[in-house]
Amino acid sequence: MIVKIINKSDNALPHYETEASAGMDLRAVTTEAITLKPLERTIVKTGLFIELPVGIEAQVRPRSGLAAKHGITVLNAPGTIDADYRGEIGVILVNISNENFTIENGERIAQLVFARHEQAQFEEVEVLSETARGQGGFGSTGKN
Ligand SMILES: O=c1ccn([C@H]2C[C@H](O)[C@@H](COP(=O)(O)OP(=O)(O)OP(=O)(O)O)O2)c(=O)[nH]1
Repeated sequence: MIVKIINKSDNALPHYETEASAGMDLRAVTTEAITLKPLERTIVKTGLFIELPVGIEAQVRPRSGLAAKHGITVLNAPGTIDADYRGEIGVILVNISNENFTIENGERIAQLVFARHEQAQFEEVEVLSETARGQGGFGSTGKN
């Protein structure tokens, strides 16, 4: 799949680190280091602008290392990049640790995963089909 991209950052284009990686790392673009206090959030720029084929979305997902080691995650994970979006990709990072965390320019902050999606048309009805689950949800099948 070809995705058009404008790269206004000083970083190389995002790329897959290994042969079968699902995600490409996104790097922060910032003139000065950003320090996130506990529970603080910010939108980090990437300098990247993409044009996705219709029917493809890009998901902005956390990096597990940042989450596990520092409590840094993508607040709206997975962030959705729509195929008709032409703005800069931003990453909403939040610090859910008890310590400050500093993001340097060029640091890998999140990853981008491309996915196919459907658009649905609603068919409004009065009754839905019966199933074994019925209206059970939110833990209705037990704890374990
Ligand atoms: O993590 C994200 C999420 C979204 N976007 C951009 C691309 C996306 O196509 C657009 C709108 O995102 P979304 O639909 O999630 O935002 P909204 O809050 O519903 O805003 P809008 O009213 O602009 O749709 O913002 C990002 O750059 N990063």
